[in-house]
Amino acid sequence: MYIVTAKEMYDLDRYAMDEIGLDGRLLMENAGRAVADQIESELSLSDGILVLIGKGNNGGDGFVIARTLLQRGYDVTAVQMVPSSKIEGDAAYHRKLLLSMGYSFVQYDGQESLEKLCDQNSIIVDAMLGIGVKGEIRSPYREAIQTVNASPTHTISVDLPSGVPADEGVEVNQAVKADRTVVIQYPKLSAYFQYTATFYGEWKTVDIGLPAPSQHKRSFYGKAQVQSTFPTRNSFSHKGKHGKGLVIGGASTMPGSVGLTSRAALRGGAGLLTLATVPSVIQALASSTLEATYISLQDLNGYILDVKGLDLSYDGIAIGMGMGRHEEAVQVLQKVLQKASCPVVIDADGLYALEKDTSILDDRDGPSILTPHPGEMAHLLGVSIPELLSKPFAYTRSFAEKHHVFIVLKGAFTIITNPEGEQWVTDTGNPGLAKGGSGDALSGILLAYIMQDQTIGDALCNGTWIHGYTAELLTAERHSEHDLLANDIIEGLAQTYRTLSL
Ligand SMILES: NC(=O)C1=CN([C@@H]2O[C@H](COP(=O)(O)OP(=O)(O)OC[C@H]3O[C@@H](n4cnc5c(N)ncnc54)[C@H](O)[C@@H]3O)[C@@H](O)[C@H]2O)[C@@H](O)CC1
Ligand SMILES: [K+]
Repeated sequence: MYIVTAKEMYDLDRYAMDEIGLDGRLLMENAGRAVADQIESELSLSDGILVLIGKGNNGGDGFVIARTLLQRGYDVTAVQMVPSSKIEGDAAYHRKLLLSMGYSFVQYDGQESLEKLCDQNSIIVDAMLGIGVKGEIRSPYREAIQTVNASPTHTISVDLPSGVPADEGVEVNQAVKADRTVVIQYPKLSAYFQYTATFYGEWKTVDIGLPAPSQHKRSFYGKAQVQSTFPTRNSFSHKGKHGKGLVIGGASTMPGSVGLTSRAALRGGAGLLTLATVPSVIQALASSTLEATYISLQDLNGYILDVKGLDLSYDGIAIGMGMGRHEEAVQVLQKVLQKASCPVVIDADGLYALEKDTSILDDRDGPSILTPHPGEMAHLLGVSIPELLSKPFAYTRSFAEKHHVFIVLKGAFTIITNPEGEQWVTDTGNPGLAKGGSGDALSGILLAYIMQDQTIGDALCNGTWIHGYTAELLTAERHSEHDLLANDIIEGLAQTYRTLSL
């Protein structure tokens, strides 16, 4: 499922009309009918429906919704928010159609009467503002949004909750807090965006017959994509086929994180796994992580001093977990990135070391994969966390394109970006993952997947999706978000694979 900006949606609309010859009035009919079908699934004939109709094409959809539900026998009150003279184009056509069929609407005449209408009806359909919203919300929408939000009546928004912009980087000053949103054709960026997603309530898309964008820029990555791209292991598989992975990290005070990464890589399906770390970490882990092999690195005060002589001919490497923020960590990372030609996952203290000099990414032979949380990404970019979170898609894309890297920006919506700037969003997971160690487990899963038979982009999407889905499965059954630990996720992978028949 594609995710679009307002401009991309308008471009598609124009293409459909100018190149394909789809009439705009037909698209509006399709949109209104599809939304009406969705709304109808929640209705009984005795329900009163209030449709709030704005000036633009979102309002045009509203006219179609009102007419369709009236024709089907529902008790509909349509309120036109602006004077008739202001309604133009396709919306004016559908306004006329409503009247020609013998139905009528009422003209908005202030907050007080709207309040009454909201209370008298069982459902409010918000078709006031769509993707054309710009700047501070003006009258009469400002007051109408306040009234809708103050009313307990169930609210369904059309395309977007009125006042919510389609794009990132735009502040929401006032918007409808919808219970549900019926999104037209493709979800807009703001549906996947921390500050605006909550306005949508539960949402669903409806197809109105628009073509797919000609170029893939962004899309949602869900269960169907995981099931169609996840590699199978056939009966002739041998351990070498599934990848020889190397984990580099750990310090005497932080043995756990590389342990989690290694075990997650093994449970994730890595064929062979080697952990290169300081001697004390090997002592701490050797008896619990039996399937791994170990390489002892030179240490200084419990930290990795050097990777001199370390063979880097693996199928994939993960570096940085629990490595520490000592001075030598920077050289350790640099040497690995320069010498290794395989894909390298850089996480945690590896990202901290990278901040000192991001140019080391630029002339690598193999792919680099960065797995930051917003704090780490903000540091790499040299911006504040709120600034990053106001435009997470744009910021990560510019960094990925500039340094030619893959980025997995972790969050409630994880954004995966490839070096060409294409993006995918996964939405699995829950607050149970907001704990130390869950990032280490994710790095291990990603390391395992990038060594399997799938593209790196799919491997990263599959890994983040499965990591989050496992948390959801576990908290639905034997765990809660309070007690869930990274190790539970690793052990829970078995259940995910079996549930999904992977
Ligand atoms: N492919 C498409 O693009 C389609 C779009 N459709 C609908 O059309 C909508 C987009 O239509 P429009 O471009 O007319 O945009 P809107 O319906 O969002 O309306 C924009 C108008 O609202 C007013 N407005 C904007 N910002 C405001 C503010 N801050 N305060 C007060 N008034 C403000 C302005 O008068 C502006 O002209 C979509 O969201 C969707 O619902 C559908 O009808 C079918 C196809
Ligand atoms: K709307």
